[in-house]
Amino acid sequence: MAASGGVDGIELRGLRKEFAVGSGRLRALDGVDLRVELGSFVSLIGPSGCGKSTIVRILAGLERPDAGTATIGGEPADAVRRRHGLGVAFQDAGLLPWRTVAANIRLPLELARRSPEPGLVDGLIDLVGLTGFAELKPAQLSGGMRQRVSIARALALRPSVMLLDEPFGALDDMTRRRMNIELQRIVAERPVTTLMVTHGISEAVFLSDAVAVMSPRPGRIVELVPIDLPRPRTPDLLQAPEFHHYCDRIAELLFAAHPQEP
Ligand SMILES: Nc1ncnc2c1ncn2[C@@H]1O[C@H](COP(=O)(O)OP(=O)(O)OP(=O)(O)O)[C@@H](O)[C@H]1O
Repeated sequence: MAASGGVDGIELRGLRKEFAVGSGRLRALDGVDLRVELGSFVSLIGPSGCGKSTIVRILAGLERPDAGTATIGGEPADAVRRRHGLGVAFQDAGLLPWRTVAANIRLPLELARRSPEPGLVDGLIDLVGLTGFAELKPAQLSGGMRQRVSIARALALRPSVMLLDEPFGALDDMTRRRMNIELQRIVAERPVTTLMVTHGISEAVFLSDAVAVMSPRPGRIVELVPIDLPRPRTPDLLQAPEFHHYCDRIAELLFAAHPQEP
């Protein structure tokens, strides 16, 4: 347990968030409770607009909740962000087009005014499978390669927590599957507590130790489904009955929560 009494991983307690819309208020989140154990990989899945990105933005310190707490290792998420303890990657890889792969990965270190230990950037480039591409610019890369750079950049400051918001949402199916296997390998080699937003049920089951299923807006977690499948998970798992059992269970929860949008 962390010194201040929270859990070691991510803990969300009673999160509520409202946005001003016109003259009214839109309640995006209400009573979100979630625990992501230290070192585990949890996916957040739910109907469109249920507040998944809002949760990520609160954890990343980009939004403040109206009620409740978001802590990492017992510390307010905002404080963890300020000391660069968080790595974040979004659907849009958000790379600077004029910088090379290596220079994009180095960026968080520069912003944090830290000089990279020798070999750190090259090590990250190898880790995400981009050996030999260090001097290319983002326009010269495929979508999957750009997401690899984005993940390497998220890991540059050796964060305790990585937040991924639909990292593979813009990729074609084949590339996405390949990236799922790659992401599993990356977090096995470089363990980091990870919360990933996704719309993909099979992606969530394949990668996660647990899948948090959300209700429609105002979002809350309706169930945390532990995924008890051995690792490393390989593509044959996609055919296995136990894999489909988990996918069906999650689809059922999503459908029960939001029958109009299966
Ligand atoms: N800055 C904002 N101002 C007003 N409303 C907002 C703002 N940010 C989010 N919302 C609203 O809050 C709700 C939750 O948005 P959010 O982006 O978190 O949902 P989501 O589950 O990530 O959606 P999707 O799956 O479609 O990406 C939506 O109705 C959205 O329109």
